[in-house]
Amino acid sequence: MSTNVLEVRGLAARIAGQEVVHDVGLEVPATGVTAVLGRNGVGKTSTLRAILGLIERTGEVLLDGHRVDGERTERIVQRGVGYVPEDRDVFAGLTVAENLRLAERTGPHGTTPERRHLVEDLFPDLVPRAQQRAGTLSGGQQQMVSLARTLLNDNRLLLVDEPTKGLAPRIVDDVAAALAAAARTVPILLVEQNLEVIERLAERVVVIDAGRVVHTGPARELLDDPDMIQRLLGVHADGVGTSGTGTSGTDAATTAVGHEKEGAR
Ligand SMILES: Nc1ncnc2c1ncn2[C@@H]1O[C@H](COP(=O)(O)OP(=O)(O)OP(=O)(O)O)[C@@H](O)[C@H]1O
Repeated sequence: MSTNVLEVRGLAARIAGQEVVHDVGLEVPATGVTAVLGRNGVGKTSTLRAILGLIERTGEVLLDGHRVDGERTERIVQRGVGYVPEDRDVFAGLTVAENLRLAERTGPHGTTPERRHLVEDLFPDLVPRAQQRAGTLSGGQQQMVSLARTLLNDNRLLLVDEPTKGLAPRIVDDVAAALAAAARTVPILLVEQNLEVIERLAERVVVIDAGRVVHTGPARELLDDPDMIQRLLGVHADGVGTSGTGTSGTDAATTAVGHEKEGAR
């Protein structure tokens, strides 16, 4: 039996007939955070969507050693894959409680009272806001709702796309803390541009460039090597890989891959 919860081999994906992911192979072990990095537009989001079967794809996708690349999205989700999309996708007109209730599932990976308690423990800020419309929440709080929805179910794996994008540094910290807590309960494949968040959360990194995996390895190895960061991601890495503890706060310079791309090229 495979020890990886997810294995992807030779994944290619198309949007509107055009191939945007050419050859992605990656593995997600059964614990911890595996981060996907890369410059803007290299195919990170498309890789997650292809794994879920949301866009046309070829190649192999194995969940718990079982091929799922021939299956429809809803079947893959039923097998225990939670997705937190980049745009968060909360129902703005519904309350927080309604958003959460809509996410509850039955079946083998479904919601249990324990999962509801876990979500309350992980997201205490949402409890007093249960009757507030989700559209009136801050970006960070909406991110929490989106993450909470996936944690209500007993998922095998979470796919989380740029959860800190566009958030203020203090809120980035909150979201990172929630993700760290979530990662203690379920493995996460995380697309993230903020190298400090990577440093805090990820054990492993997969770097994608032009639709292909160009590097896989321990997060520490990448973060400790400014030349490698510059070469693979096109950013200067001052302030990353120097704290040693992996718990750097909001003071240190944030190094966001996409943001410095243009200037660094
Ligand atoms: N709906 C779409 N229609 C046409 N092309 C698309 C669409 N969505 C993405 N693409 C193209 O697919 C390629 C990969 O995009 P994708 O969003 O997967 O990259 P990404 O690495 O996640 O980028 P970012 O970091 O900017 O979110 C890009 O060239 C993009 O322009």
